[in-house]
Amino acid sequence: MQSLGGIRSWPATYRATTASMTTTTESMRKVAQVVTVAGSDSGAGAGIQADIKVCSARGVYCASVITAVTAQNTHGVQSVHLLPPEFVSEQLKSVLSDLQIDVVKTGMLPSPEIVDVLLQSLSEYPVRALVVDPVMVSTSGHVLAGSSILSIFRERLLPVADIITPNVKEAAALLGGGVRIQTVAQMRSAAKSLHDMGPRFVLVKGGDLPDSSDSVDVYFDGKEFHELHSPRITTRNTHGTGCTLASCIAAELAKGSNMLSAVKVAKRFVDSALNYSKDIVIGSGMQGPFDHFLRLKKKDLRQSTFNPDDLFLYAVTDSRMNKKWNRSIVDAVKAAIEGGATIIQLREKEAETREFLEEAKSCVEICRSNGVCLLINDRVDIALACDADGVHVGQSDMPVDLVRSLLGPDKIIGVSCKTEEQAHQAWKDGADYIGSGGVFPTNTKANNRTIGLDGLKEVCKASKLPVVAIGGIGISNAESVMRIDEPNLKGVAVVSALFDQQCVLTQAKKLHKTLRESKREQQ
Ligand SMILES: Cc1ncc(COP(=O)(O)OP(=O)(O)O)c(N)n1
Ligand SMILES: Cc1nc(C(=O)O)sc1CCOP(=O)(O)O
Ligand SMILES: [Mg+2]
Repeated sequence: MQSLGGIRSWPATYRATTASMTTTTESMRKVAQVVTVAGSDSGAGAGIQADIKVCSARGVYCASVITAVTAQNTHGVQSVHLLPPEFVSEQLKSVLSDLQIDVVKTGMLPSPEIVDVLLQSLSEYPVRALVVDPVMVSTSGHVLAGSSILSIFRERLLPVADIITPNVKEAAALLGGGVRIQTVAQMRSAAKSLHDMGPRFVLVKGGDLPDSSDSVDVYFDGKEFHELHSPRITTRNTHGTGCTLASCIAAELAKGSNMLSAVKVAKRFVDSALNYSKDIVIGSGMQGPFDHFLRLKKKDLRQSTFNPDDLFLYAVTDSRMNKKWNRSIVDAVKAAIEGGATIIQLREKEAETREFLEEAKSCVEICRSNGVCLLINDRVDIALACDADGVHVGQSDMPVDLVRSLLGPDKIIGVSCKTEEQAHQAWKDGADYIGSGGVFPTNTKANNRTIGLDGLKEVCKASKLPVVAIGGIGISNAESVMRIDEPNLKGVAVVSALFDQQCVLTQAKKLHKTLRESKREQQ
């Protein structure tokens, strides 16, 4: 198998197959395809069932090779039946000899013999990437793959994996020798040692770490570490998070993402699904499943795509600043995302429509591949034409109810509010969030009325919607904004603090750190 940048190039077998298909026409489309090699979960929260849901939610076709059938529900695993290795081999052959599989994702591999047939199949039918989720124990504590599996994992599976995604317990088991992983520093060291066993990338998941307010995962590419933070979500509905993360990585790789983007998108996907599903009730046990399609909460379908936590670090672009610092909008957006921006708004007051549309399309692509929403300021036409995630409007722009009727139920709409009345109206009109300011004086927007921290507090208290603060906010005063301690104040929106700066990446990182620290202090 040959390496090409992020993941491998198309195997010769795929090219040969498509070339020989008698029905191939110019208009036929290649569909990104994953096969999951895992166990069936009768409760459908994890395993094969979760994998198929994730891939479908991410627009990727998912075939399935079943290694074991579990009798399982929200209380735990009642029974496990292993499939004979020969039959797993038959399934692998059926799928890999026919479908044009891009990525193989593994979950429960319950016996060394099953790992052996998988490795045999991979050598006969090479694929672009192998994602290994080294499942060993279920959420409820049931052993799904015992210690007999460890030597074949270490010696034969890990060396051919593109990425492995162990949690801290699985990482410790793979490393052996009584290794304990209880801190982020120990996760880093474990990621490095696991990388030495052969996989090209390692993601050690820290969801089970004791005493941390954030959920921190450590990603290692052999040279650099990345710490991926997300807020810890309190819910019983966490069954299947590991399968979901690994399958989402596989789906993004199948679509052509590089590994780091795939991992970031997958982490955000899991966070959004957990957050959205935190109060749904399925089953009577303590390991509830979550909703991969963000659709089961019927009460308000419209809010399904919007995660209010995305307002945490809201980057608003400015054409004058980009010109001044001689950078394109696209470069500005890339740097902001890399530095930790959790949502982007293109506020290009002076741009020509045609040029703006082209830039907006490029930004949509970048944001989508990073799992970050992109909104357009004022211009509903541009948002529609580039299929942005939504629009931000002010009190003198197009009214929110009209924007909603034009954009439809799934897009995100933000509206600027300086008063309690405006906040009530925003809710009635169908907005998703409120931008409230100017919290401090600003040079970015002419003649802007400053409402101060007290004004912001009033709007937050009056609003049923999540709020993002805006106006004159930067590293030096962001903490004072978050300290007003209103539960629906989700973050800060900034223009000059990121974009009227020499290095957008550095400023975004610093501001993200400041916001994280102030959030931690409040918890
Ligand atoms: C997040 C956010 N909040 C407020 C605004 C201001 O919008 P508006 O009042 O329409 O002013 P302009 O940005 O159009 O000058 C915003 N853009 N973003
Ligand atoms: C676009 C905008 N809207 C505001 C409002 O009060 O609604 S203040 C503002 C400008 C924010 O820029 P900076 O972060 O550079 O101060
Ligand atoms: Mg406006």
